[in-house]
Amino acid sequence: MVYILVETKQYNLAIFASGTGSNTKKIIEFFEASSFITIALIVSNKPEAGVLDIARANSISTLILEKERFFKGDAYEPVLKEFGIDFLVLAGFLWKIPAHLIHIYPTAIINIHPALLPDFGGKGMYGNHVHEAVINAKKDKSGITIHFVDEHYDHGKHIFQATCSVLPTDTPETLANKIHQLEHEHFPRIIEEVVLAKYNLQ
Ligand SMILES: Nc1nc2c(c(=O)[nH]1)N[C@@H](CN(C=O)c1ccc(C(=O)N[C@@H](CCC(=O)O)C(=O)O)cc1)CN2
Ligand SMILES: NCC(=O)N[C@@H]1O[C@H](COP(=O)([O-])[O-])[C@@H](O)[C@H]1O
Repeated sequence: MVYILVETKQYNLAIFASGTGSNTKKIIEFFEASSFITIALIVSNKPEAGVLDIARANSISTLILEKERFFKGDAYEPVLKEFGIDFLVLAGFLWKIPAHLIHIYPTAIINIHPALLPDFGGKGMYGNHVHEAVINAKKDKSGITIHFVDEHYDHGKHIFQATCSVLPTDTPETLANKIHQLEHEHFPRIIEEVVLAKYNLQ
C-alpha cells in the first residue's frame, strides 16, 4: 500500500479590533473547523479591550499595538511575519492602517463598516457615531459594507453590502443591534469567500 502525504497550506488570519469583539467571536467560531484558514493572532490598540478576553478564552495569541511603532516604525511587520500572517481582517479597529502595511498586504486587508458606504464613512465615523448620523439624516434604511482596505478610511473597493430598515422609533442602540445581527450573519462567510478566492482554494 502506497500512502501519499498531502500537506494542506493553512492561511493565517490576524483580526484587528479595538472593542468588545462580538464579530471576532463569530469569526473564531466560524473557522474553528476550517481546513484552510486559522485565526492566528488578535491585534488591538486597547489593552483593556474585551476582544482580548475572547482571544485568551480561545487560546489565540494577542498583540497590543503601541502608537509610535505602529505609525512611525515598522508597523509590526516583523511580528506579523513571525506569525505567518497572510491576511488581515479589521473588525471594529479604530486606527488607520498605515500605507506600509497596505503595501505588504495588497488586497489582503478587509474591513467591515456599519453603514452603507459611501455614505456615513470617513474620519470620525465609527461605532454609535455612525448610527447617530444615519438616524439624524432620517434614513429609512442602513446596513453593512465589507470592503478592501486602502490608505484612506472607508474608501476601498466594496465586496459586499446588506441592508436593514431604520424605523422612526430606532435609537443608535437599537440600530446597532440590527447592524450587529447583519455583521454576525455575513462577515465570517465573506471573509472565507475572499480568502479562498485570493488563494484559488474554491
Ligand atoms: N487605511 C485604513 N485603515 C482603516 C480603515 C480603512 O478603510 N482604511 N477602516 C477603519 C475602520 N473604520 C471604519 O470602518 C474607521 C475606524 C476609525 C475611524 C476614526 O475616525 N478613528 C479616529 C480615532 C478613534 C480612536 O482612536 O478611538 C481617528 O482616526 O481620529 C474611522 C473609520 C480601520 N482602519
Ligand atoms: N468604522 C469602524 C466601525 O465602526 N466598526 C464597527 O465596530 C463594531 C465592532 O463591534 P464588535 O467589537 O462587537 O465586533 C462593528 O459594528 C463594526 O462594524
